[in-house]
Amino acid sequence: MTDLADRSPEETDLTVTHPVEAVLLDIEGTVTPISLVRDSLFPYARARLADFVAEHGADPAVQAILAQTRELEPEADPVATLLRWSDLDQKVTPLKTIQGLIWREGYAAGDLIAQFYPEVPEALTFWKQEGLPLYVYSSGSEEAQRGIFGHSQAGDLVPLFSGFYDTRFGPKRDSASYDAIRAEIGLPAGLILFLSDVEAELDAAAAAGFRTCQLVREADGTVPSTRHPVAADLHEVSRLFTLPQPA
Ligand SMILES: CSCCC(=O)C(=O)COP(=O)(O)O
Ligand SMILES: [Mg+2]
Repeated sequence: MTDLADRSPEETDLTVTHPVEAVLLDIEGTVTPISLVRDSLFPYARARLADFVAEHGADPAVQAILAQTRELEPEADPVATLLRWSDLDQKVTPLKTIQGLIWREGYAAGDLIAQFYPEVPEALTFWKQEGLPLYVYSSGSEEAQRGIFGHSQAGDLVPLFSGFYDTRFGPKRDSASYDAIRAEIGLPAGLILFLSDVEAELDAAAAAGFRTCQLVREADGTVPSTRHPVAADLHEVSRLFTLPQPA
């Protein structure tokens, strides 16, 4: 393995010669229904946003969010900007950061529960038990990622993961983001499998040399890709890529 770490995918076609050695997962539409984020998490954060800023305005983390918001939209009130970004589902770091903080309170208050697709907790647990390192790359902040995986229907899934990557690594449709994540993971891109429902994200990951698979979730109405392998659930991913699966 180590001798491969210095080689580029062009030097050796890892997708043919080597099994997948790590999995990088998107969240919305891949391991959770889109409706969880669109109809539950986003409206919850939007409804709480102004009060949250009023209550936590002295907190340095909130001050930093407001300062970053003002930098991006200097003329506008930062709370109004955050609300507008929320309405437009903008993947902007200050919005994603404050959403993560609001959801943390929501989980702690028992207002929120994260319902993953049914096979997800068992499949991820099995992959991890069998020695496959797991990582997350989502537009949701690291805090939000820890929150959602920490409050699944099967309990706390956070210990299954070796790293959480968010918009601080760049936009998900930009191949440079995957280069940065690959460098953090420390494996050749050709040994890392990226799972997402969004074809443009898979295209960006593939351009960076990752292996890719699209999750086509019937409930989300995902349009199947013609450029990437497709799977209906994580069990099918296991079969397609010869990953560990329960007997
Ligand atoms: C951490 S759950 C909320 C996900 C989120 O905020 C979002 O914008 C969806 O992003 P993803 O990259 O998971 O599709
Ligand atoms: Mg997604």
